[in-house]
Amino acid sequence: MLTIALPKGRVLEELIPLFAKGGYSFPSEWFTSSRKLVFTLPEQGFTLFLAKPMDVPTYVEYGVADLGIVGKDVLLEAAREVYELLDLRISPCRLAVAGKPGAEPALYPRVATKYPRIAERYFKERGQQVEVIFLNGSVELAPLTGLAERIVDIVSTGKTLRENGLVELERITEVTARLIANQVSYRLKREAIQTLAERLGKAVEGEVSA
Ligand SMILES: Nc1ncnc2c1ncn2[C@@H]1O[C@H](COP(=O)(O)OP(=O)(O)OP(=O)(O)O)[C@@H](O)[C@H]1O
Ligand SMILES: O=P(O)(O)OC[C@H]1O[C@H](OP(=O)(O)OP(=O)(O)O)[C@H](O)[C@@H]1O
Repeated sequence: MLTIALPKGRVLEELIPLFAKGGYSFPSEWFTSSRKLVFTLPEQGFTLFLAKPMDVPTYVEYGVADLGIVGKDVLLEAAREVYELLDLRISPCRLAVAGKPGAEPALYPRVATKYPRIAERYFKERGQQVEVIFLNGSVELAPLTGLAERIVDIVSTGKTLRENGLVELERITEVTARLIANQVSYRLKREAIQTLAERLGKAVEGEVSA
């Protein structure tokens, strides 16, 4: 039996059709119209549970889940000891630095973000001194209110930036969802994990499993 930690929210919606393509179908209403967090599927050999995206790497590092699915942004931010097995190529977006257009860069700017670790590392690598301010969401509000000059956040369509009069200034990295594994599970349950990874890999490539 494999235990898989799935992220609630956006990624989950795209995961259900990907799993179906890989030959693992489960009714999406299970996830959408219920408050249940754990689903056991004896026929498929899975237990699935639903966690907050940022918590998925924690469940996987501690071995409570053998596998997890999570955005690369979360993986970089969480910095947990897990193996990254597969790029699922779903939920594409990017991490970027954004701000008001044409603003003079301050010597020691404040940067608001849900991703403090990624932001610290990015500016440190560039030798830029910044003060990173952690926010839980609606990060675009920070430059509008004067809390920070810059933000580090996810950009997908660019609509949120546009509608708030902000512009993308620097691109940090491209982001897609990844399959991750607990390091011990990867050795002890190698066959089951590889079967799942191969099937999902084929689904990513557009080859539908029977
Ligand atoms: N606008 C977006 N378009 C595409 N993918 C996105 C977008 N925003 C986030 N993502 C990807 O989807 C993942 C989950 O995002 P989601 O919005 O479901 O949760 P969250 O807002 O990060 O978490 P929380 O529920 O804790 O607020 C992100 O980690 C990222 O990889
Ligand atoms: O480029 P876009 O297509 O507009 O998408 C980007 C927005 O999506 C995410 O926010 P989310 O909806 O998760 O809300 P949050 O700000 O509360 O995290 C992200 O933080 C951006 O705000």
